[in-house]
Amino acid sequence: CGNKADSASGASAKETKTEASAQAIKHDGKVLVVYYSASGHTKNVASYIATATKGDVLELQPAQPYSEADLDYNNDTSRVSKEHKDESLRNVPLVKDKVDNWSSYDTVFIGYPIWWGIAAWPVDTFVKANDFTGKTVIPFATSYSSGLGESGKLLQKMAGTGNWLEGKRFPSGASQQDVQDWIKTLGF
Ligand SMILES: Cc1cc2nc3c(=O)[nH]c(=O)nc-3n(C[C@H](O)[C@H](O)[C@H](O)COP(=O)(O)O)c2cc1C
Repeated sequence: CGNKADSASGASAKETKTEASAQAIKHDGKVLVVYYSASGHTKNVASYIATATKGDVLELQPAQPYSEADLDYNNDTSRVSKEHKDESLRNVPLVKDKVDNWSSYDTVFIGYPIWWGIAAWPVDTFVKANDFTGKTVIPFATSYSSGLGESGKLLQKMAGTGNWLEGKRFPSGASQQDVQDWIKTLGF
């Protein structure tokens, strides 16, 4: 019985949050979907969001792209494993970390794969390089099984500006319908 009450109040708290999120978004404003994707899953979700919001898209590209060997997290000496072990190696320069007409965007979706429970660090470079003042920022991620965890909050800290919402994690193979359903809850 107690459990039932708990889950009921949990559901209503969630609804309240979604409403608050929807209210924080300027729905007649311009949307940018910026993302990093190592193997295409986050890219798919990003394109579904862009379609559903009529947003513009920017794909973040590391100046030195990650090869398949670089991404091998089972190998202790791979690039990602070394970067994971030593935070000072995670400053990944991007081909482009600035956006044309940045000031024109009201809402910025920021997408990434989850790496070891946090945002894949190529997005850190973008987040640190831009001023989010006056913008609503909505993180999204794909992962094998991990949730969004602290990833959004850590990025928010790095940015230091912007109105960051809770965001959403999708499974790697999320469908367009799943993504559309979420975008609808944000009032688009
Ligand atoms: C270096 C690395 C670390 C990962 N760490 C996690 C993790 O901690 N939890 C998880 O569920 N998936 C993890 N994954 C799986 C990816 O998050 C998942 O495959 C994601 O959808 C990949 O997105 P992408 O195709 O856009 O790169 C990891 C993948 C890589 C390459």
